[in-house]
Amino acid sequence: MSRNYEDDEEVEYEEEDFTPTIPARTAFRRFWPLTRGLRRWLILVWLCTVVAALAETEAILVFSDLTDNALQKGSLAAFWGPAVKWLGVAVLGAIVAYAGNSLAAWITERFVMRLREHVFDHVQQLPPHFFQRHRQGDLLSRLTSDVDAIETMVVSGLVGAASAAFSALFYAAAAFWLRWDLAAATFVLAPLFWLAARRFSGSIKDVSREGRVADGAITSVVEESLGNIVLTQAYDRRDAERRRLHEEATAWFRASVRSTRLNEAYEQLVAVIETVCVLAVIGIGAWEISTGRMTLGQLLAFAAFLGYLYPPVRGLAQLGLTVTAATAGAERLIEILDVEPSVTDPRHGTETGRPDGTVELRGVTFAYPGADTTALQNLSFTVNPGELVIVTGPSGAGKSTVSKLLLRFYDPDAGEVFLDGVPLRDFPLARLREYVTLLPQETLVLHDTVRANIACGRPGASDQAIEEAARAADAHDFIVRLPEGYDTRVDPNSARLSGGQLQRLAIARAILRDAPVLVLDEPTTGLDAMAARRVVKPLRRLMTGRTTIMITHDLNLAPDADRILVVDRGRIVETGRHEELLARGGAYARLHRSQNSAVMDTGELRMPLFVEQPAPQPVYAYEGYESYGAGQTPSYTYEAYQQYGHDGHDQYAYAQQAPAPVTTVPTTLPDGRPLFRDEEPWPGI
Ligand SMILES: Nc1ncnc2c1ncn2[C@@H]1O[C@H](COP(=O)(O)OP(=O)(O)OP(=O)(O)O)[C@@H](O)[C@H]1O
Repeated sequence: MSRNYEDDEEVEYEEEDFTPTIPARTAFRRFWPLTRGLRRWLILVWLCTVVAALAETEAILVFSDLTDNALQKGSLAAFWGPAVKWLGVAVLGAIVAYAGNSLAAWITERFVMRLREHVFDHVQQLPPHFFQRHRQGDLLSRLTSDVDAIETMVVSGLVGAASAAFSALFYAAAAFWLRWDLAAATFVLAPLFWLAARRFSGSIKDVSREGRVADGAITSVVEESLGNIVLTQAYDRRDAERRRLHEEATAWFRASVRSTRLNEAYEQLVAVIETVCVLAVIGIGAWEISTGRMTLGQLLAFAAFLGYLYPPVRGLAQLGLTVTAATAGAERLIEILDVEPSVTDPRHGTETGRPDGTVELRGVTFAYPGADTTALQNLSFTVNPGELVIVTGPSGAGKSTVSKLLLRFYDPDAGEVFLDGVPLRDFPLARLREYVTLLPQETLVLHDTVRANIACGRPGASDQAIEEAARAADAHDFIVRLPEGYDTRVDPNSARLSGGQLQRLAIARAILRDAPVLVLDEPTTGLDAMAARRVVKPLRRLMTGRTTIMITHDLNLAPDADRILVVDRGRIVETGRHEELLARGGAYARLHRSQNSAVMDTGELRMPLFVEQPAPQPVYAYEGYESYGAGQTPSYTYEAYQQYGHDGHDQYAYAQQAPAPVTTVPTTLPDGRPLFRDEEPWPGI
């Protein structure tokens, strides 16, 4: 997750969240390359800044001239010349400042766009476990507000620093030219600004970091809570969710108030320092005027210079603080940018043309990054073109991991995965994912029209091809019944489509993609029996003529499979055809039997589905006694079933009922195995 920074740039790692603490210089250098192509415009902005500063300097000098020649002497004739000059300079300054600021905004927004796309592009290549380990809300906040922070550091910071530095330089030069002694007195006090900024910078960076983390946490809580709204409402978790938000919001509140307090304290301190400087100048000026070495016009012009000089000097110091605060955002982005994608495109990818679809795993061992145990252990199997192989086994056995390796979300730690004899890592990634299509467990829907959702299988597909794919997936009929047919918009939380319909959309997408190899991850999980049955036919159509690896607990399609691989703890423990494996009476047979007797395969919830059918409820019943006397117990029960006779009167049929059965909790399954036990998840292996 981290990266080596140069020795002179000390990088500390915070214990809590491992976000590296990075000096502003390093962060700046890291993002500076993204200004490529914008730099010449930056130079133009600087030039504008220089001209604008020069114009302002000239204006102040004209002001001094006006004071001494027009105001003090009361001469209107001496007014016109300098006035026209001042106006000219002001108009020039305004035009240049407008051009410079507009250009600066253009550069800034370009940079932000570029940076956001760069980070987004990087994030999209990251492996699945990255997203499991990072909260989505936090990632969102990094991609939005933290990106803006970098802009403050790299572009605005740079333009602002240059502009402030040039302005300060010109005003300082003009001040020295006017009265070097007064200027020197002023500059003696200038380091006070720098000291003040330095005093505050550490605290401001800390508080900015806290603010950014809290910002990410708030977005996460809101995002998670809205994503889980059904759970929140069904279990009345509103208070708990509110508390969660309150906790994060309190952290944000504290950071934000502290940040304002620090900035405000800094501002006020600087205002006091400025007053000290102005008083020093006025004091020296009064003494100089009293000795006749200075005119009032000169003093006023000098004071005006100070008015102009302080903002850029203060701006420079303030900029230091802004950049420091922005570094906190940079750290959070750099943390993401330093995460390497788990797989990369080969330098010289192999171009094989459309493969036949022979898939081979040879001695594959794999552990998820950071995991203690291996998910797959020396796994080997081959699937020939057009074959259907089912991979089954208990939960956590490593089945989905196989699919992740087949799509090359990860590379194996040992061994190799081949497609038509070529290692997957030799295929360009885009090509590989064109050849191997995944139908994942959760149906993935784009926030777009039904047509676009199918077409994303093959961008540019004709409407006719899309419709054919939808027909083959048995989706056409329900699509045309939607309000706007193929142009109906759907989204991931769409209530418009049922689980089975969404799955058929996904099948249509896969049919359109027309890849030689298919990986189906639990294609019927989450669907009820009817919906599952409805996707079987389209699934069969999809699988025809393609190498299919189906990962599933549902063994209804097992008799169709050319081979079944039973996986447990990352190893293949049984392999063969359905009948062979059933006849062998091993792990698969047990799995199959447990499924057919509707027993969960985890062993933890081995509850039989057979339950005693309750007797039909009588409308009313009364107990009858052979003889009616005190202390006697009923010997049988009459139940009266209400029937309606032809004449409209109730008729009652009486039946003698056997004594109520004694209810006992079963301790064994129908096949004699114990119902409750302490054991490994699945007994078959
Ligand atoms: N991102 C991850 N990081 C670390 N370990 C993981 C990760 N994903 C899965 N595992 C572990 O790898 C093992 C295999 O997981 P996998 O998802 O392949 O199982 P599975 O057989 O598909 O299970 P299920 O049938 O429940 O989907 C499990 O022990 C799981 O805990």
